[in-house]
Amino acid sequence: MSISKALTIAGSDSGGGAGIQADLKTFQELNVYGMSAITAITAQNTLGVHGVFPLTAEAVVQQIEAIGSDLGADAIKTGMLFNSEIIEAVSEQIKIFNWSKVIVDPVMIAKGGASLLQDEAVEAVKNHLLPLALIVTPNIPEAEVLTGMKIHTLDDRRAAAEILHSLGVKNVVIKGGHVENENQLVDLLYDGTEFSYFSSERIETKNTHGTGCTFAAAITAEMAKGNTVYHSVETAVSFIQEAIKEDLEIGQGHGPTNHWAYQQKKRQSLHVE
Ligand SMILES: Nc1ncnc2c1ncn2[C@@H]1O[C@H](COP(=O)(O)OP(=O)(O)O)[C@@H](O)[C@H]1O
Ligand SMILES: Cc1ncc(COP(=O)(O)OP(=O)(O)O)c(N)n1
Repeated sequence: MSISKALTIAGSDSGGGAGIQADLKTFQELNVYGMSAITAITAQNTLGVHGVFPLTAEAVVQQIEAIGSDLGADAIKTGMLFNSEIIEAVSEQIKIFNWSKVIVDPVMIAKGGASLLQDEAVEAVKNHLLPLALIVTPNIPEAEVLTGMKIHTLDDRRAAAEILHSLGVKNVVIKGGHVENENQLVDLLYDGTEFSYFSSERIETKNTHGTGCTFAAAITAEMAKGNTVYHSVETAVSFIQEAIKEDLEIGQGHGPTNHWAYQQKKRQSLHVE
């Protein structure tokens, strides 16, 4: 049996809704063997981030080396990387292991407002990491920071995607969840030649903790299985829609998405047939 393997290089979310916890749950739900290299420990719950404790770059490198030198990985996801030392070290490891299916989720600010990427590290993302990325998945605020432009319209998003592509990343997904006052959310994919649009109904819920992490992890899992970029994004959109639709009402604040909802729905539809 061929086993697809995915590695997440990201922070730990003690609350389980985002970070490597969301990634590993998503990999598992999509039948991909998940591995992790932790970049930072965060003390989090549904009320927010209460503490951030970055690991040393050496600690991150040794975790990656342990995986790359033995298990290997078919696809890599980067999430919270926190500072430029870690970003540069991770970029070096990606080159050493010649990993090509690299999905970068440029995590900057947690939904509750806590900083997960130092301001000085944005240039390191652009100069070291994006040139190695197959796909980058910013939300609109993250795309604004990476491009230096404001994004209000779909034309702005297309322009931002072209700028990000010019930084070396082969495929750009600009997610649409932060668009205000619209019932239809559009995730845009740009492959350097054409734009594709994935439209979803906005789901009214406060429980959207970890949506971006889960979305990028689903793309990573699908890429690890050998699917195309387009199919991987298409599946990730379906995965996150079910995860939000069946959200988990736990904790006193913004609850997490439901990482088993997608497969549960598929099993139920098979049972009906
Ligand atoms: N309320 C919502 N209803 C339906 N889909 C949503 C909602 N919020 C976000 N999404 C989807 O979740 C994914 C993450 O988008 P977004 O929230 O923009 O990124 P992030 O979680 O990184 O801030 C996208 O596919 C987006 O369309
Ligand atoms: C360790 C860690 N990584 C990433 C995040 C971001 O999660 P969230 O704040 O819910 O934002 P999106 O995943 O929706 O972009 C985090 N909080 N912790």
